[in-house]
Amino acid sequence: MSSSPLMYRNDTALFPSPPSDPKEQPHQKYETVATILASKSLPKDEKFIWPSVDVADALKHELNEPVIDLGGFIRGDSDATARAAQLLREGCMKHGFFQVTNHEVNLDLIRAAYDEVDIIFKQSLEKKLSMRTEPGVVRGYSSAHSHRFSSKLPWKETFTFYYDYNRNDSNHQVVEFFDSSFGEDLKQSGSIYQRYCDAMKELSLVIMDLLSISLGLNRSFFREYFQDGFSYMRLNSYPPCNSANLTLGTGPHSDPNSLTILHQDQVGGLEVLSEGNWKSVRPRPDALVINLGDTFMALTNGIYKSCLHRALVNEAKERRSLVFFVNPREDKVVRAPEELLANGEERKYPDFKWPDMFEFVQKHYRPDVETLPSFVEWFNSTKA
Ligand SMILES: C=C1C[C@]23C[C@H]1CC[C@H]2[C@]1(C)CCC[C@@](C)(C(=O)O)[C@H]1[C@@H]3C(=O)O
Ligand SMILES: O=C(O)CCC(=O)C(=O)O
Ligand SMILES: [Fe+2]
Repeated sequence: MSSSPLMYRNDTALFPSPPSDPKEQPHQKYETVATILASKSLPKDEKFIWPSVDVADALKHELNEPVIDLGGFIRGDSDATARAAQLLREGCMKHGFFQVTNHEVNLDLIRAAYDEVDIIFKQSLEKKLSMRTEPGVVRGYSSAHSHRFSSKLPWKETFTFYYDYNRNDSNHQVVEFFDSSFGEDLKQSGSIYQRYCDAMKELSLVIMDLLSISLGLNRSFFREYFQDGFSYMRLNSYPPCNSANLTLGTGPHSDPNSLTILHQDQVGGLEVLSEGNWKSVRPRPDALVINLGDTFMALTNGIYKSCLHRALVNEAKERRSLVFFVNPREDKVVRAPEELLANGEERKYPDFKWPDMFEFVQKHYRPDVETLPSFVEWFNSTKA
């Protein structure tokens, strides 16, 4: 690991963050943070305490938006498709968020995915640390992102792995990753997440069809763009915390990627910024949450918004979520199609590729509610 710290522009965070004790090794810092998370008790030092503006208004309002029933659209019913496209358009223009039911992802598979979350995070710290993320890479285990940030640490453990749309099912890429990382111990986890990611890929392309229709584009427009994409699958575990109102599981941000398909367990804690207020998303076991990300906002020239959201932690219960982040293939240019430019309108964003955004959020900027404008400024001054 390099010893030269790299400053994030919008944070006091360092990359890698400096050890509090110069003799402390990186794995010791991880152990300290993991022990804090497991203790359920917020320490007096300020690392986990978030500014009041970020934690404000928790659980004050509930988001009350129609959930989109995908059943009719998937069956090819034209009235149901028109209704679904209209609801989707409204949600994406307003806050870049909607929920879907009848999505054809098996609910038993979702339940099984949570059982594996429990198994993975209950492994010994030593085992988890053997899979810890390396700087500049999102794959692997992270405890409060303490290897990257030194302040506003998120009260969570995450485990992330890749899913490449170009490798067909017979390649069993997720199974292979779990086998090579954990050996026999987590064989079942690998096969469950392989099936989960296969289902997410299918659903992401169905949603791309509906997004294309809702924007008046050829139905296959976004399917063709994303069908050879590359996703990250992330498992989140938010342990209980005795001072849950002072910290956050995930701070206010938009996802830098294109589309996110999220399932939260029944504890609740996901909030969306809508019409200037934080609104909680009531958990539904049968619904999947869809967030548009910054890259998709750029692809629509800003017609559709990226969703601003955050995740609270609970005083008493662990909260878990399953998150599938969709990206285009690395050589695809992110550029809004002509059809989305109103008469003579200029493109609001420079042409870029996903690896540009990825570099920005891994090396220069910690994702927050200003990621896209900050990215554009950085890109124009360094890459354009
Ligand atoms: C490219 C990525 C960076 C993050 C993981 C993927 C997609 C979403 C990003 C993230 C989840 C947005 C919130 C902040 C973040 C630091 C986190 O809390 O995990 C982000 C991820 C990351 O940088 O690892
Ligand atoms: O856990 C959640 O509900 C939200 C997580 C999230 O926003 C993220 O991982 O990007
Ligand atoms: Fe997010």
